[in-house]
Amino acid sequence: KTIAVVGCPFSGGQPKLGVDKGPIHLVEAGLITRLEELGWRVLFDGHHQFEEISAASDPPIGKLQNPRHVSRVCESVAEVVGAHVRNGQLPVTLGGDHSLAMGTISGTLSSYPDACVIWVDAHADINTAETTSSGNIHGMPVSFLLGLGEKIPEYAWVKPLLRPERLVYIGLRDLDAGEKRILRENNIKAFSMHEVDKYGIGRVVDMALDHVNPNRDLPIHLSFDVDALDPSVAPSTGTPVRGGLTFREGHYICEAIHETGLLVALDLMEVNPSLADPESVRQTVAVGCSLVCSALGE
Ligand SMILES: N[C@@]1(C(=O)O)CN(C[C@@H]2CCCCN2)C[C@@H]1CCC[B-](O)(O)O
Ligand SMILES: [Mn+2]
Ligand SMILES: [Mn+2]
Ligand SMILES: [Mn+2]
Repeated sequence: KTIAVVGCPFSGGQPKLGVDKGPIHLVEAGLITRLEELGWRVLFDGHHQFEEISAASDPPIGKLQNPRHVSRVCESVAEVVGAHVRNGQLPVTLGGDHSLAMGTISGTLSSYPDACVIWVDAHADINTAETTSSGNIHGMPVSFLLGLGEKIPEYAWVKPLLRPERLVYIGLRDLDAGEKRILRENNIKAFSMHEVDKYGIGRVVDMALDHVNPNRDLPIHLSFDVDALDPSVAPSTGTPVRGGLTFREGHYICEAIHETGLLVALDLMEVNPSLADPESVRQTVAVGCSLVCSALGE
């Protein structure tokens, strides 16, 4: 099978500079060669160039920051990912901030409407325009995918194709009050770090799959935010939170998902190579590459 690496140098979903350089660092660390060594055919048509729009022409909508830029970029990512999926390829999207998942998961669901989403993250990224306090859209993609909250004209292209019962979280440990309420109200399954400690990562992944993919017959979209890992493992990321997944727990999730044979799309998000010393950046990039390779059979 063929992998399509989609480099998305984009940072508009959050305020810290540098996360747009994540893709180039991951590719330059040798990701593509490693994937080829696993036996994959790898397509990489270069990092996507997203046309900038000036801040002046993209004023906040309510609290939302860079709303038009984020929308346009995510819409084009949805088209790119959707096309790769339709061509029978496995899109591996390299971020870039996690707002991009609005595009990647829209792309996957457009071709695999029954796909389930495994969201590995310290955060739920499910704020609506009403519940967000930061206005950073990387904290909101899931709410758009579920069709929650007030409709925003600029985001009319995001169809509510994701169903709550097809979404499961692993690694949560930093949620806003509004997000906790949204998870409860929508009966969304979440395995926080408390459950990881309580049951162990093996049981957690089994239970997560039992919830969203009980017969192991649905395509899987894995959206992995490196801040799900403990900051000691992946320090160079925009919103680090103590008490995260170990190196092995992160890799176990990816290995177990590979073992299902059901992975159809993967996101590796929020590597920001400008937020730590060179050794910590190298470490974060290396972990990101390693996670991608584990999800693809390493
Ligand atoms: N919920 C958040 C939002 O901004 O909406 C608030 N949070 C930061 C905040 C710092 C102070 C203590 C409470 N948490 C980041 C998160 C978005 C993370 C996006 B991701 O893609 O990195 O997961
Ligand atoms: Mn995230
Ligand atoms: Mn996060
Ligand atoms: Mn993050």
